[in-house]
Amino acid sequence: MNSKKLAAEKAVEFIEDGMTVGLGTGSTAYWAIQKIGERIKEGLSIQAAASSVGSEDLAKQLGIPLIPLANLDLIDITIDGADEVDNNLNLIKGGGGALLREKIIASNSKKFIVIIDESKQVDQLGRFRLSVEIVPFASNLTINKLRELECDPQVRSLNNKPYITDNGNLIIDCDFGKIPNPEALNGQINLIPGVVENGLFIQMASLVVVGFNDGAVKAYPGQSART
Ligand SMILES: O=C(CO)[C@H](O)[C@H](O)COP(=O)(O)O
Repeated sequence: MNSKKLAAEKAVEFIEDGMTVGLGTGSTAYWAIQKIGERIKEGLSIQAAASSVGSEDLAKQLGIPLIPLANLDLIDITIDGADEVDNNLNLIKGGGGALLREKIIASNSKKFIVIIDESKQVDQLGRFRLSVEIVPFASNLTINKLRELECDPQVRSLNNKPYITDNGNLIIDCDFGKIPNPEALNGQINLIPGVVENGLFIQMASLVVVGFNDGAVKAYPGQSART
């Protein structure tokens, strides 16, 4: 049973004609984009905003109409994956390196639906390294500041070169261990000059849809639920 696909397809049921839809990034969001493509072929009329070049390319292949990002106003629904979801529905995202665009799109969405398989559920965030996007200028200085937070910062690499985000920045993966106060840590990290954004998504989820290996799907409403 593909639990990522189950969660993704459940979330796509919330999309209605005329909506502006934020497209997430990653292997779970992939299934949501595929399903949206199917629904477009069946007559669904929406416009979409992609959170990465990869998701934009996939949407184009599937015939999903894309709205130019500069024209974006309010988004009706965004559907995206996560690396971890805790009991308060706070998230760690950024495993795919798209956290900045994902956070901009999610925070401007009336409804932000998070889709995960059961392995992503944790009691407390911190099993997964936290991604921090930083500007390349004097990157060592910014990394030193992150190190002062005692998180063993590592520059993400791809093919033996630093990984560069869609925004031309670096990703630093930070191991904080268990994160007892994600809200405070989010503030501390984002106050460092040179940091663009980090992968903590605090009380942003309207709904978390979890797919289970036995075929079950459960949905948990978040505190930011507006509908
Ligand atoms: O935040 C993300 C990309 O920046 C992804 O949503 C997150 O990494 C989960 O990915 P996947 O669905 O492939 O496990």
